[in-house]
Amino acid sequence: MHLRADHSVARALTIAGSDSGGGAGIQADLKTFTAFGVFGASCVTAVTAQNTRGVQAIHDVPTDVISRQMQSVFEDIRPHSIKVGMLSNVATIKTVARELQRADLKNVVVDPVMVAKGGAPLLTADSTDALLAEILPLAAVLTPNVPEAEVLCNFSIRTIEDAKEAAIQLKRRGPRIVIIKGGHAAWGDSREDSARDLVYDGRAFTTFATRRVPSTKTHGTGCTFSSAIAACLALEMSELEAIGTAKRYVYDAIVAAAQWDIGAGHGPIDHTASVEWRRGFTAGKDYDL
Ligand SMILES: Nc1ncnc2c1ncn2[C@@H]1O[C@H](COP(=O)(O)OP(=O)(O)OP(=O)(O)O)[C@@H](O)[C@H]1O
Ligand SMILES: Cc1ncc(COP(=O)(O)O)c(N)n1
Repeated sequence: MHLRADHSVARALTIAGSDSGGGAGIQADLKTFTAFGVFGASCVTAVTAQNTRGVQAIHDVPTDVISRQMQSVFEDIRPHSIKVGMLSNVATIKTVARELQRADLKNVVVDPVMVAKGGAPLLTADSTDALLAEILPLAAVLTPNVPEAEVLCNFSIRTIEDAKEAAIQLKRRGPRIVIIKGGHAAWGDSREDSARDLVYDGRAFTTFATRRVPSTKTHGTGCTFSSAIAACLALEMSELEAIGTAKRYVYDAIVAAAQWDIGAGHGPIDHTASVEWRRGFTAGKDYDL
């Protein structure tokens, strides 16, 4: 376990859906926290029957049970950071927002999960307004992929300029930092073989890229990225250090997964990849990790 400056153990909470296949959701988040030496607690918002081939069933956890899980963790475990993933529907969004407001924590990383890699919806179509109005103002870091940013902003993102405009619009909704993830597209990047994420802090655009790994074993990359950022914030890293470190960890976990063979569909990434601490980033620059 890693300690904070005051010698306390770093603690993080994930509020997300359970993935029975073990690659995404709560399972990916807890594995990621452990890889970073951070103690992980959880609040399950939905139970999915899922594997690498797709989502077979979803059971939404009743909102009073979601509230109670969050209260139980806040009362006793007192996390230093929170990752928010699958929220399923408007009632769950409102419940999670209410409990987060009460807890008043500053390190909340929001991954606005909408659709699983296989195409199954993980959020009802009428939830966008509630997500924008209730969850975004509570986020320190917001991590949409390109399709999610398109839904939240209601325009299509084809170039880096479109992505910058989306980041500016989403930042106005309240997050300290907006990251438009480039896992889904090579938008505006001169290197087609790179996966570049755009980071906006309200003043400057910073980008973080790695080589794009030509792999189908990328189930849970978004969950892992956001929980790695939450882990780094619990460890008192700056936001840019957290993002750079998380980005490199996801890349290493995708590369490591090439060695294994789990499931017949979109395989999971390897959370046992080692963590390398990345420091010394300056806002406004482009980084190749
Ligand atoms: N093939 C790849 N090679 C390298 N990096 C990748 C690849 N795919 C995704 N990434 C990186 O993984 C992180 C998560 O991005 P991605 O766009 O896949 O999120 P996501 O779509 O929300 O994930 P998920 O499908 O798990 O919800 C980003 O930092 C992205 O750049
Ligand atoms: C419970 C849960 N949360 C999030 C995702 C998104 O991950 P992916 O897009 O890789 O399927 C998922 N599939 N399941």
